[in-house]
Amino acid sequence: MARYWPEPDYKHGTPARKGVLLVNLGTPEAPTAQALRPYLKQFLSDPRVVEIPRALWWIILNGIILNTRPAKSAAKYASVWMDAGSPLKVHTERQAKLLDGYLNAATGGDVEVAWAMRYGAPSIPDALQELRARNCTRILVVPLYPQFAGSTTASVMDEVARCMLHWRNLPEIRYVRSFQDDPGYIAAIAQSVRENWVKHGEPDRLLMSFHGVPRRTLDLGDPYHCECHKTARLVAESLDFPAERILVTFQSRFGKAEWLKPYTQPTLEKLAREGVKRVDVICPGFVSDCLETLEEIAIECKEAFLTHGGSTFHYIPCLNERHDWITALTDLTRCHLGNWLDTTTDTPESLAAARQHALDLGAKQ
Ligand SMILES: C=CC1=C(C)c2cc3[nH]c(cc4nc(cc5[nH]c(cc1n2)c(C)c5CCC(=O)O)C(CCC(=O)O)=C4C)c(C)c3C=C
Ligand SMILES: [Fe+2]
Ligand SMILES: [Fe+2]
Repeated sequence: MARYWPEPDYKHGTPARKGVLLVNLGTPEAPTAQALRPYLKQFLSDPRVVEIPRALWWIILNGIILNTRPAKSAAKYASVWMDAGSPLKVHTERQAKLLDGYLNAATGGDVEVAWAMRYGAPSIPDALQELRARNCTRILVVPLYPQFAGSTTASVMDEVARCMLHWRNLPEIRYVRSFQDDPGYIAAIAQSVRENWVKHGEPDRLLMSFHGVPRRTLDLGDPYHCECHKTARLVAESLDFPAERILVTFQSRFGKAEWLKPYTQPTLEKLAREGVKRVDVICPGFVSDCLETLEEIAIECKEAFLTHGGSTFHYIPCLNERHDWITALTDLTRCHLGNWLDTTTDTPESLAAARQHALDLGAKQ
């Protein structure tokens, strides 16, 4: 494992800074089987993601999954790849740049913003190291998952802790644990839906699809399911749309075990068979469009709904670079930076004066 020495950890005598680290899930470097393999290997080797005995999982992962899934997933990635790269990475980088601008306009240029991917690049250790090199002694980590799950949020926390195992002089660390009920986030989602309805009219059903997790994790106390339902309820209340025309479903099932139900695609097929003609789908659990929204929902699920008798399917995009969302993210970040923003900022002059004072005291003794 990489070690982040030699010391000194921080540049003494230069102003201490505050850092914000945005983290998203991660994505392959290219839409090819070759690039998918190391990405999937890192992702699916995380014990937070697959919670079955290691020895058994090692055999399944290396013997079956890594021989079959990379090519299949690569073809899906290829269908949504952007000129600038993987959608998840492109949007996360843009969000970080925008947050940097919004936040520093609001705080007087006091905060360094970096971004990282939990799996793949840029890695969390590299981004934290970068913030340390910029002399950030206080770092707020913001996993870009509105709802907390052991498999996502906790895994980011693990990785931050793991990488600091190798440092001596540690920064202060804060986390945004989840923001499933944040008023700005909820309002931005509701507004994105309303804007779609102004253009296209209201649907017969509004379906809110969240990424699934194994059902077992709910039984073991993972709050993810409840947080998804809370987000859905708040978005529904804010839209003032009849409750009986709103559905909450879970997508992206992986493996044979039971996951959170109802499943997105079978629900859409059932609706179509029952005669529902138009559905709109939003994915409030993703703040950036990615494979799971652009391919699984906007392509695969759309096709399933239409071939089972539906006639109109609108996928409403994620928040991505929306102004109201970046404003909400700025507020959320400022709120968690909290008293760190109130402390007087060191300047080279104030530090030089403090050092001189210490030398003077030493000389007197
Ligand atoms: C939004 C939260 C997410 C949760 C919770 C989550 C759980 C979870 N995911 C897998 C397996 C896979 N997920 C994959 C892609 C993927 N997952 C999320 C988010 C959550 N996952 C995102 C944003 C993405 C898209 C990444 C991108 O590059 O666009 C994949 C990889 C693609 C594929 O081969 O299908 C896998 C695998 C598990 C097992 C799990 C919970 C236990
Ligand atoms: Fe996933
Ligand atoms: Fe998927």
